[in-house]
Amino acid sequence: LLAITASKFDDFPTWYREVITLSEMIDYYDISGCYILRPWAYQMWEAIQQWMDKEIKELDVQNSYFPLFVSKKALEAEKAHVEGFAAEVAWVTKSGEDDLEEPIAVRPTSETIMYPAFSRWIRSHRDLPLKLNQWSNVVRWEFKNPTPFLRTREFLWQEGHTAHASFEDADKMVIQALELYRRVYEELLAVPVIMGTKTEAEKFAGGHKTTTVEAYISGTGRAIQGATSHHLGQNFGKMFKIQYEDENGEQAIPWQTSWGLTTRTLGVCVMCHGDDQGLVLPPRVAPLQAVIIPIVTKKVKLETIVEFADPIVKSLKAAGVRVKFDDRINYTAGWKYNHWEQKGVPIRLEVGPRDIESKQTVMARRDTGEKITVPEDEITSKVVELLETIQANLLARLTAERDDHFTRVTEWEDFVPALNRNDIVLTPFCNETEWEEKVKTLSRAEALKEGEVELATTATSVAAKTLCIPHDQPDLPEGTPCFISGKPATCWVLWGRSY
Ligand SMILES: O=C1CCCN[C@@H]1CCCn1cnc2cc(F)c(Cl)cc2c1=O
Ligand SMILES: [Mg+2]
Repeated sequence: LLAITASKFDDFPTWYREVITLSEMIDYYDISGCYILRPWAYQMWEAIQQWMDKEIKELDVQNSYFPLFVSKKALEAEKAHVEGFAAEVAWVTKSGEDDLEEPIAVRPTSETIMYPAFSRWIRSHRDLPLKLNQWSNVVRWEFKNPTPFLRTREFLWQEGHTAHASFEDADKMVIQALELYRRVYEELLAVPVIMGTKTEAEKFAGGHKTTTVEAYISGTGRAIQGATSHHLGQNFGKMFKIQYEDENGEQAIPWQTSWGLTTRTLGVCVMCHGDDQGLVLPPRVAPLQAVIIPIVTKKVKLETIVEFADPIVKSLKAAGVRVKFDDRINYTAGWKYNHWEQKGVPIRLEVGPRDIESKQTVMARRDTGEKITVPEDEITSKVVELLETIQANLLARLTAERDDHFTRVTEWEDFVPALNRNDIVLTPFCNETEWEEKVKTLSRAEALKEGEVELATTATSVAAKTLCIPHDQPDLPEGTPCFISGKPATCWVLWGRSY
């Protein structure tokens, strides 16, 4: 496969698969749900990691590393914690030909691995706050259709786990982590997100409160959870007997948080910004930000172009730009244009005979396709400026697209039509779980009746579910009726078809 054959808005699943392979982000693997993260993808993950790692250290969170394996006893310390997840736990049962005494689980998340240690380490209020983070992989043997980055049986993530002396301190940590996630999406990936709190039905059952950043995927009109930050209350403290002597000499249980962001970020970035030529990378996470393509003709040899381009490459590198001069002689300029467009490189600099003569280059922007001619001595400053312009333009473009598909609905009959327009929908809501379930069933039934199909390939339902209760709440006049139950609404809640 050399070119992208599917159109993003015509056959999204095929388009996504072609884009992530032709851009050399992903290669396939002989175990279902597992994929190879090639350098082009891994370098994007490293950019996210490096940015986040600096930020969490500024929040006085320390990195550590806990074992990959968890004993059955520890994993099942609290039946409630595992039930519902049991089917996705991967177990090691043998070494060589011999059975292990006890089966050992591969971590699906690290609460049951970390918190017995927390219980040993936290004895006094002086041991608080304890704030740890771990960069690692986790394994969850999901059975729904696997999709690279979005739903994989192994993925990379960071998981933050903290313990505090008060509910409020934990709550502050939850919001600090959520704010970091918003910034990863908006400042690095140029993807706007909505911060909110999950409803009781959608939250992490082991916790007190789950907060989330929700992204909108323009190509499919679906929403996706970008990352999550939980206030765990004292639930895990009780579960793992984590207690300490407080300042009054009393025994107390700490208030905990946990928060995670995964390689799903890369999939969201691809889906949101990609187009029918391939990836469109935000400069802040692009492994290459500029590529220089020589146009060799009979009149002008490659050496002459190298002579002209060398100082430009040096100057761009000195300015901190990730740049490459593609001097391969076995590919035409046209082939290279297509290749680097598929890989989403933000800026292409063309250097041909005319450019040598006029001491200039032609810059092509990947986000708009626009071309500008720049004199040799302005190239570096123009590239640096243009990268910022592209980053801002990508965020602005997606924000406009998301806002175009963000509607408020106060009457039930307007709800499914809005979903069918690929909108995410904000409604006044009584926030009672039974009514949340009812909206799920009714919206699915109505959509199917109107001929909406549930794509078997991506196993995505046409039912609407709550995405979050946005922290940014519009005014809700006293007595406003819930759009489905007619009861007094207690909040505005955001609904959408999601991954
Ligand atoms: O979402 C996060 C952020 C980072 C740290 N963890 C929390 C909660 C994770 C929920 N969750 C998610 N998936 C799980 C899968 C499992 F197999 C088992 Cl045993 C447990 C869980 C589970 O608790
Ligand atoms: Mg899961």
